[in-house]
Amino acid sequence: MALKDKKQIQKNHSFKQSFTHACFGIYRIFKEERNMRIHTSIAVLVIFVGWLLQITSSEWYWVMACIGWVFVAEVLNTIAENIVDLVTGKTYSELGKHIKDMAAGAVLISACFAGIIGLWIFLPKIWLLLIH
Ligand SMILES: Nc1ncnc2c1ncn2[C@@H]1O[C@H](COP(=O)(O)OP(=O)(O)OP(=O)(O)O)[C@@H](O)[C@H]1O
Repeated sequence: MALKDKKQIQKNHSFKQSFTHACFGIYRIFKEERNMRIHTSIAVLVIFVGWLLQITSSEWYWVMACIGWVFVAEVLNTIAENIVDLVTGKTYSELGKHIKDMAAGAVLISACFAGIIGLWIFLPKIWLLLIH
């Protein structure tokens, strides 16, 4: 069983093992990154509101794409943070700070664009509900 091979450093030898390690990576991100849990809560809320407002299939496409790219940006941010911690040994490094700040900036940019697209889709529908 892949997760029991705690000291494995050789390549995965089956799809199941690759999949298990990938799932473990996702689990660690959820466990360690508060922001990932916040993104997930927002994603669940957005999906619920999308279902309530019966958005169209092309709007679902944009909503799911936005959710996906914010998640991927957060995963890449976490990878950058871990690499900086690994390389610096958690000691202060000006370059390490720049890398972490830039990675966090990438998440912020993706979240802002996702927010704009979300408002674009949902605001007119909410507005219509409010005025009727
Ligand atoms: N080794 C370091 N050297 C210099 N600055 C650092 C270092 N580690 C962290 N920092 C600074 O502290 C901030 C927070 O770092 P941390 O690793 O806690 O990220 P985080 O709180 O998990 O970030 P995020 O909220 O983006 O997930 C970084 O954005 C950076 O400015």
